[in-house]
Amino acid sequence: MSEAARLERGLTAMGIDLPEAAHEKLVAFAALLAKWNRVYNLTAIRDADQILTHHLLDSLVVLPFLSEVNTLADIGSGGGLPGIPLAIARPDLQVTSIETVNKKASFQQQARIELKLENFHALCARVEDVQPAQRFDGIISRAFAELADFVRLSAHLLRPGGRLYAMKGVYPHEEIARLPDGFVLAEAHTLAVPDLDAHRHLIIIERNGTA
Ligand SMILES: C[S@@+](CC[C@H](N)C(=O)[O-])C[C@H]1O[C@@H](n2cnc3c(N)ncnc32)[C@H](O)[C@@H]1O
Repeated sequence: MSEAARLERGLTAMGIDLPEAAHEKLVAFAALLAKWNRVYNLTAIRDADQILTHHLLDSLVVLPFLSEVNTLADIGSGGGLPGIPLAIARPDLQVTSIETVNKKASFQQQARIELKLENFHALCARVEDVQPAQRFDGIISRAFAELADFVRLSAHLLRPGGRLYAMKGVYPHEEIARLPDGFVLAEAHTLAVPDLDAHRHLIIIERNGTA
């Protein structure tokens, strides 16, 4: 089965309907990531099939939970995950990606140019050093840090009433118990990604009014 067909099958299984142009950009992004990975070692996953499931579908599975979010920061985004697939799927979503390693941020910048992603911006910086002109509706991360560190390092980027979205593998009971004062668990969702054996979890955190 072609990559495009596998992508379509996976999106359908997740109940996500995207225009044909988005499918084409997602396949092009997977190819670009595989190509750069051969030289720059951006992510441990190299196989094109695995990029599709472990990176693209795994990034897009959170899409239904971001419908209220118009501006999103992706922290520790590595090869642009989940930020680039989300920006492709939602051209109305402004995505700012923050990644401290230069070669990874450079890859993201190249993807922005080649895929014409006008709603995606890559910053090469440590998240704790970033002082944005405008704070974000949502802050997301996948495989970045334990929840308490994610919140402590990036909460200054969050607008009042905004939410943090942590994409986790195993349900992080102990990390939730260690959330910093002023932040609480708002929602937790168990998610299934086609062709991935284990379930994934989306942990949504918000201020409790004192932070
Ligand atoms: C395990 S990788 C995850 C990459 C990507 N989110 C993914 O799911 O494939 C974590 C990334 O966080 C970046 N990182 C670590 N500390 C950071 C910081 N303080 N600010 C921004 N990025 C950071 C690392 O360079 C690395 O690329």
